Amino acid sequence: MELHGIGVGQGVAIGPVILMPEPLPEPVGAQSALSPAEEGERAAASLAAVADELRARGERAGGTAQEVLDAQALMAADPALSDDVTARLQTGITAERAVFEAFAAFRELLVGMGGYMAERATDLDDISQRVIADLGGLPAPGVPAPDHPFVLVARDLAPADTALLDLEKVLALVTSDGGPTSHTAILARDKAIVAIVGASGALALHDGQEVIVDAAAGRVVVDPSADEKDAARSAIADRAGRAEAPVGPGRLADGTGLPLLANLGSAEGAAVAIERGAEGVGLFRTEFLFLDAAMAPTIVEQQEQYTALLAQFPGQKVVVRVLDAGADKPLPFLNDGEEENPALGLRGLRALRAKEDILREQLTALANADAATDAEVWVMAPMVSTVEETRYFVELAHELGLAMAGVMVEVPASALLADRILAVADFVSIGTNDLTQYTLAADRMLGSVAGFQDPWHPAVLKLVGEVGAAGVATGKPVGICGEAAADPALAVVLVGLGATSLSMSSAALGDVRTELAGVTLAQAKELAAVALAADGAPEARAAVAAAARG
Ligand SMILES: C=C(OP(=O)(O)O)C(=O)O
Ligand SMILES: [Mg+2]
Repeated sequence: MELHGIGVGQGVAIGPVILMPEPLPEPVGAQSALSPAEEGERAAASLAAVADELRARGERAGGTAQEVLDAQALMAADPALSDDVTARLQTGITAERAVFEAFAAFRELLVGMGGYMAERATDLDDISQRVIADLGGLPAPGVPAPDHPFVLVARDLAPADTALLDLEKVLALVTSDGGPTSHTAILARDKAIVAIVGASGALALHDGQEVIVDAAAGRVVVDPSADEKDAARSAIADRAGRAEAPVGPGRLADGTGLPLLANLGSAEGAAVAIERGAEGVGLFRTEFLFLDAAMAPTIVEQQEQYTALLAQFPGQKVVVRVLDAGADKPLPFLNDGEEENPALGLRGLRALRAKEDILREQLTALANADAATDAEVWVMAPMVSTVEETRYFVELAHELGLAMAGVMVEVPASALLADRILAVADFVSIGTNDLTQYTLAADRMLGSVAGFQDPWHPAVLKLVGEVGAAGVATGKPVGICGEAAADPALAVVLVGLGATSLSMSSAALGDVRTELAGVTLAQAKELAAVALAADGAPEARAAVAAAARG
């Protein structure tokens, strides 16, 4: 049997499935058939079991993970909490309900304290879910942590879950929901996890079932034959061999330099990017640093994080994007209103402008980190749709001491007026993920419309061409930092449309470098014309493949 979805990257993996448990529903406030004392014993036993399990997991993990898990174990064993559970049981409710209520009350207390304490609220939610699961004899929620490597199968993952995946254990990730540019997919690409998203039917798989996950083919082979397993193992070995190939700067066959940069979400990814030959950073997604934060990070906290990254790129360009909060990456301190359509709401620069203090603090922290290091810092704003917004951001960044200020082109309006945007901005960078979402009117989070989320669509390419032409006319840089740059054949087309640099997850650098080295600028322009003349995305892909074969 096979399942089909959208592959992230080109990797292959093989291993046993483990399904991510669904989150538990809130326990109902029903009266228990047991006495308060009996329910009290159940609650105490489950609290102790969860504390023991967390400590044991910490011992196995070691390092920072052990510190975090030990602190969680202490929370589970907190006498104030168990006293509160006992008090609530006196009204005759179940242990599940009493645990739920006691943890919720404690959570509110922590959030009220603010700062570090407030950030522990999510840890508390996790423990509460674990205890309630234990009481019902159900598997613990959250990413499973077995002792062996596995293929994680889930409906979708929260960005925080994806960011914390243990790469020693998670061989591959398969989700039934989510499109190719959802943040689950982006983080998977960033961490070089073999992944397939939008694989409908994946939730019918069961624990222990063996699968081959072939991201390049977008295919999950269930219960593979011996031959299929041999072929998968040799594909894994081939790919490992290619990753060892020597690296150099991005260059076309005619010698035209085409800098290849890395997309990063934290300073930790820098070493791998440098090892794979990244010539700098084309997109540093700062919001990934603060996904769990209940409060806005301070200038000092931010400065530390930015300095840690910049210090690793002396003399090289690092394009930092200010917080892109909203839609699929809400940050509680920037997005506090309910929105029907968050992708069309107060997102990116719009949200920052509504809380200008946070934007000013971020730019100040960046300017300080810039002054403290030798990297060449460029700063840009996400989700910009007007020339007026561009002028606002560029003037503010210059005022706060950042010399190179630009905007992302992610909305068709900005692409169509790129000449006027570039008259104001020092540079632009095209975010093809959002540009595709907004051009095709297809939510990048929805598996059901993932087929529309294809940057090969000639309408998207036409908009990229508008921006490329504006770059040539103004002599200003036009980067690409969406996932499209990581597709080797599409990268050639984007260069033909006028991109002057490409930024991608480190895992894709090798494949894109090799592809670019095989074409001249004139050939890239011809292939771009072929793609633009197609009726749709599949036709553009096929026509370019045929033309490239000659
Ligand atoms: C690079 C982009 O930004 P993000 O994926 O973080 O929204 C994009 O939209 O292409
Ligand atoms: Mg975007």
